[in-house]
Amino acid sequence: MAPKAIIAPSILASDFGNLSSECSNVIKEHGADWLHIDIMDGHFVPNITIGAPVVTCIRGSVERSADWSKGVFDCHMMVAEPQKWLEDFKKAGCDLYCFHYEAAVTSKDPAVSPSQLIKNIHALGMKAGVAIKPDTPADVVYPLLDGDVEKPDMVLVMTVEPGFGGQKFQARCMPKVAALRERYPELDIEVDGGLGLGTIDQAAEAGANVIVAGTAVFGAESPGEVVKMLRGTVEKCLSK
Ligand SMILES: O=C(CO)[C@@H](O)[C@H](O)COP(=O)(O)O
Ligand SMILES: [Fe+2]
Repeated sequence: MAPKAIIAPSILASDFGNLSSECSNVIKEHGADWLHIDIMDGHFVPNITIGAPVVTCIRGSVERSADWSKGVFDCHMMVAEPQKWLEDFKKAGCDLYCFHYEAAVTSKDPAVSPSQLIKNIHALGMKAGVAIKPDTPADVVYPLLDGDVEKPDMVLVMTVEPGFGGQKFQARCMPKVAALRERYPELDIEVDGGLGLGTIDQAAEAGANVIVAGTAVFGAESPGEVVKMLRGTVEKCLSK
């Protein structure tokens, strides 16, 4: 199936004092598709955010549509031991569990490989994403996407060093997006970090279709206008 434009605001830039309503409004009122939920453990990245109990709370006010087009909880797991949190996040309402390739290959648990993690994620009924940091080459995910192994449903190409919102978009990551799009025309390719009206052209032209935007959406005077413009740019590039 041809990829669709998916706008996934990062809730890291929302008002955590009103988290449930922020999450529900960004979808229902401002027209976003998914929620990008950044999970940081203070080990894989030098910052901590939220855990499964908070995800459970927001799940109470945001439903996922049956066709997975709206309200998908896209959990970006910036954690050193991705295998450790699978059941907790499934129970909390995670739909797409996106682990970092770098964490999986250096995990303390020798039984955990990226392909085993993908199998375990699928066995729990979640979709699987694999994220790569700016310095990790795109070709590390090729063996996961080729051949007979269980494949990831999405690849996340980080456009900042993971750990903090509000950083500057790194255009040097765009050739990785372009290489992935050329090789995998139907793959969901997500970009994350510094995306907004000034950088969306580069990401969309390279072939990204899942756009994470935290500051650009939650910090906007008219979040709905920003969501609409991001979507318009991605749709224009996808239809070329
Ligand atoms: O994963 C991360 C940061 O580690 C991101 O999801 C950011 O939180 C996106 O925020 P903006 O750069 O869009 O403000
Ligand atoms: Fe993220």
